[in-house]
Amino acid sequence: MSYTERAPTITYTLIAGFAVFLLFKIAQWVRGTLRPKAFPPGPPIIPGLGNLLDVPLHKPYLQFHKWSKEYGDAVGIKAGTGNLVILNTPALVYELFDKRGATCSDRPDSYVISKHVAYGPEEKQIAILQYDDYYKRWRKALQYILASGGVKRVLPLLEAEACSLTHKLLHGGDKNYVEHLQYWAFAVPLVITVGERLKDMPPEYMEDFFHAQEEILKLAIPGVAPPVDIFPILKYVPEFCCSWKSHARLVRQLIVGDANKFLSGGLKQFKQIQEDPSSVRFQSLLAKIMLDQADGESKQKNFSTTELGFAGQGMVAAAVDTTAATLKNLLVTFAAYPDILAKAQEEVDRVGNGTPPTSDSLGQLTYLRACISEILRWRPTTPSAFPHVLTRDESVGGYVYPKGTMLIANAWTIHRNEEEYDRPDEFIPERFIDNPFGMRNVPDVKDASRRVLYAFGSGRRQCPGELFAYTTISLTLSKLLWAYDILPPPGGVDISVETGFQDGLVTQPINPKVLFRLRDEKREGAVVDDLRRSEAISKEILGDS
Ligand code: HEM
Repeated sequence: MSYTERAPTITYTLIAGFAVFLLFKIAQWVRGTLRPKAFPPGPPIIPGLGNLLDVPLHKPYLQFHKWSKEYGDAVGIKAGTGNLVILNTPALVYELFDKRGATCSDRPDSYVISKHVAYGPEEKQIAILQYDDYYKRWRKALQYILASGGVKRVLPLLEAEACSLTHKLLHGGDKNYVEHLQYWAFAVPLVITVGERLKDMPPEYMEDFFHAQEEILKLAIPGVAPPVDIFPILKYVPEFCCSWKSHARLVRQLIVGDANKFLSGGLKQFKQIQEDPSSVRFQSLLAKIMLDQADGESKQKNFSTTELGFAGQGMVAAAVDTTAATLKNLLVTFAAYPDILAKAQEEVDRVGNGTPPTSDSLGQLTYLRACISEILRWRPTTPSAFPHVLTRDESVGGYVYPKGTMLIANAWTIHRNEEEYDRPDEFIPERFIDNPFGMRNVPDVKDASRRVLYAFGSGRRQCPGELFAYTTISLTLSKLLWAYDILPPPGGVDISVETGFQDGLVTQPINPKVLFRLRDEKREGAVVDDLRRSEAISKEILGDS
């Protein structure tokens, strides 16, 4: 048979082969979207889609809450071929996140981030690292500034930023209050991570950081970001047909820019300390690591400069939006509840005794602390925390959780259990005064399975910045409430979760606007003096760089 006679046969064979391959792939996909055997119960699936049409793109935690009532403690969802289980009780979170932490502490891989944004082998950010030895080294390194000794060490720097925010709101400064608050939220983790004061930086320093945050969030939000992890075939769509690849390139430029800036901040402090160790009394996280590495103190492989820059960027990014959102949530709530605000002000006045409270009196701010716990319970800033991923099959309560399953600790639902909390849908800080857990009954103190709050996640990946966040927020609030009344703007504030709060990775008010009114003229001088005093201390600690 000549070649021309054989050609159609070869073509038909190739087409048939491709069709069989395609059918096989489709069948494999459809099978992957079915519920695995003994998977926790959940809404019925559509073969080929799983529950993709059931998971709302907006405020999914509200739907998760409805499902918890219908399907129980663990709700199994098929996100295409992926498995997702929503954990609705502290006992289940403890069983998986804590007791089985060794196999339940990975993070989901995001194709867009790992292949298009931070794809260099050393471009790693702690919050999305897999749970391995490298991750553990970073987690340990963070203790230097985030464990209680570390937080104590950085208190004067936190106080200086708290005073600076309070001072900026004088004389109608509250018109730009959101901008000032963002500045505060960035300045605090920046100084402890790299040793730079934001006030010494050009305006672009902060603008670039928030630009990067905004753009990376767009890449992470389902519905805005391409669902490449669910439909991997989308990877192959050419760039001229989809905008996300160029968007990811922009995000990369911004993140790399930030990582480089943070690295040079750390390096600057490192060199300053090497030249004259007595010139600086506080070593930032990055400078401390560099000094230890230079001394040969670390027995492990040194972190490279790229690793240091990216870790610094990731650490600051993890702190900024969460802290800013929590403070905004509380301020609009104070504006909505003047009686609660008055109680908190009575406490800061008593503690301050004629001047703004200082970091020395943090331990006496019991009611203010209760307000912070209550806002994190009532409007948890990260209502679904961040997902953990299983590295092997696990069985709990007769159900099987296959390897690779994504797990969500459903803080929203756990914080609203009517059997545990009185009137869980109301904002009542007193519940945390009456009982350290904010619940009707104190759980058995020997029962390690119960956390006070789930807003900071749980297990080996639980937020390392919890103590830091409480400290910086209560210190700042104590000064703000001492100086100002917090009033709703004309038109009022909207504290309904459905209409008043934004969608996204962090929950925060759609309109965070509130008015700050100086409580009386005499307080202005004290605010100015407080700033002067705290600035002098902060300058002494950081040295004149
Ligand atoms: C009120 C403020 C904050 C909230 C609500 C919050 C919440 C969270 C949550 C839910 C997680 C994931 C936990 C998990 O996977 O189980 C997390 C991780 C993390 N947070 Fe926070 N956070 C806050 C403030 C901070 C601050 C101030 C810092 C640092 C100064 C920080 C640093 C981190 C880091 C580095 C991670 C990644 C930990 C890991 O993956 O192992 N956070 N945070």
